Amino acid sequence: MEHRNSPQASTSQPSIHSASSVTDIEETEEEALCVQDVPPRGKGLVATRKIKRGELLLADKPLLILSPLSSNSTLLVALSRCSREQQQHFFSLPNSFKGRLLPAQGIFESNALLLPGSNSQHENAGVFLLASRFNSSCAPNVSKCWNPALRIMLFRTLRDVQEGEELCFNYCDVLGTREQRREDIMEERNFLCRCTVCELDDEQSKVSDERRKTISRLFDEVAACGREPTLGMRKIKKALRLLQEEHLVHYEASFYYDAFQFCIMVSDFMNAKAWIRRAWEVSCCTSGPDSDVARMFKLYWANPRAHHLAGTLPKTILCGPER
Ligand SMILES: C[S@@+](CC[C@H](N)C(=O)[O-])C[C@H]1O[C@@H](n2cnc3c(N)ncnc32)[C@H](O)[C@@H]1O
Repeated sequence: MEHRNSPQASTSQPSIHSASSVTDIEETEEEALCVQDVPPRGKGLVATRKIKRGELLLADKPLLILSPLSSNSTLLVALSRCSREQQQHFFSLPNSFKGRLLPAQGIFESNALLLPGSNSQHENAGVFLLASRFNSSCAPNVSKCWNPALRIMLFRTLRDVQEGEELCFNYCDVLGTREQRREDIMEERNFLCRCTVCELDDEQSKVSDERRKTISRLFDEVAACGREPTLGMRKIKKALRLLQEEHLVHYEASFYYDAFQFCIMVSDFMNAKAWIRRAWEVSCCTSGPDSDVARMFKLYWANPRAHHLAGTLPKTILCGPER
């Protein structure tokens, strides 16, 4: 099975909401979010209205783009090229490395986001002024995607969001247990994660940890079901149910794509189309409608027979997605 880890039985028009131009982005940004106090996480970004799944919330340009390993003096040189207002803004950002690193470097380490794909040999990191207010959540409702051509980071909602809800993406991998996730964030960012999932009481946290462990296991088990599509589909349905219970939308596309592959292997093209449509919808939220992965899913939605696994197993009918 080919996995797509990056990142809705009808074939009618999709229900993805996205801004289509820079003007749309600016209008959306103005009205969709604002900075507020969100104790115990300091300041954070909060929805000022209902936001539909897949909406482009923010397109933010980095103030600085540097190597993630930049020294304090490199940072000071880069900051000397910024306006006084930008420098003040930079130094007002939180620093979770106080006493461990010099101030500019501590702020950089606390706020910089990796910019994948901007340079394959030397990875870069960017500091964003508004986007630096996004806190981390282990059940994120926002995805981020760096556009190297436009040099902007695009932030989209992964699910419908209510007015007043905090908007968060995940700083670390979220499939580990609470203990593992907290260790990862402590090691990388030097703070204790106090997102809503990590703040569950011990009993609820145990249930959540078990679900996440099972989802991780199911990724491997589904991949090993190459010649057993019926068993594979059962495991996919279980994984999708657990992902919904944990509000982990961005892993859904991988399982939808696996379900699509099982269906096309047995020439069940109707269900295959329904699954790949779901994969496409999720990829529009996680990576954007113009991303390579979303384009590939859309092509298979239009022509599932184009996939190299089509018809490689005896014909049968499997099942389509729920909802
Ligand atoms: C990029 S900033 C996010 C905005 C920040 N809360 C502020 O007040 O501007 C990262 C810092 O926010 C805090 N933070 C982010 N996510 C958190 C979480 N899940 N739990 C606790 N603190 C968090 C930590 O202090 C971290 O160093």
